[in-house]
Amino acid sequence: MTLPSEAVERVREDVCALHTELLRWNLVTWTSGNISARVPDADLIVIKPSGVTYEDLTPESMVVCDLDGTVVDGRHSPSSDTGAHAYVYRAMPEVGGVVHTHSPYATAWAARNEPIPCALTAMADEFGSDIPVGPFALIGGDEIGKGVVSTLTGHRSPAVLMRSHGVFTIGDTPKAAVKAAVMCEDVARTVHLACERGPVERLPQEHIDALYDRYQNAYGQK
Ligand SMILES: O=C(CO)[C@@H](O)[C@H](O)COP(=O)(O)O
Repeated sequence: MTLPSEAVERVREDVCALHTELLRWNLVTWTSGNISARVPDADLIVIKPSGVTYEDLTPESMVVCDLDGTVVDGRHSPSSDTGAHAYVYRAMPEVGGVVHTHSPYATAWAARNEPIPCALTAMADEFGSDIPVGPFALIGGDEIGKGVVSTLTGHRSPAVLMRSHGVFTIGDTPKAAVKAAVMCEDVARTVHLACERGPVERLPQEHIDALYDRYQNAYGQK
């Protein structure tokens, strides 16, 4: 297969750099977690190598796979979650990036099999709903991907708490998926702290809808 080498190099650099954001926001420990991105206009993805410490990641160490998760270029074995990421890209053509973390507060909700209730304006802005829990699935193969897709299809939330495992987020770009992972941990922590002080009420649906609409369509620089 002839690779679109300039596009692949750009995505390798982008995916490598984004992994530093997982460290910066304390979303990962040791070698846990991974990011992938779709190569524009090609049936290819770029993903983290498996079990390589974050400090040792380089653009060259990123692994290029096809949409079945088969390695087409790279010196390393790809992430153990490659089958899951590849399944998401096959099933959701609008997705350009996928992120997986074990960020502690969000993963605590996943361990309890509890969705995070949409009880904050920041949560309504970004997620437009509760953050759902997806089914338990063993690591390897595409079972995790199936759970991510079945939970997030038709859902506003770009984040799913995979039961007893951790967070998977999607975005139209890998940066958007990283942002969703950062925001997921932030709201998981705040709602957890609130729950420690007593019952927490979900926002009324009409307020969630209004907040989501404003943030998605009017917030920031247009
Ligand atoms: O939880 C898992 C496996 O789903 C991962 O987060 C691993 O902890 C990191 O795996 P590699 O991406 O390094 O293979």
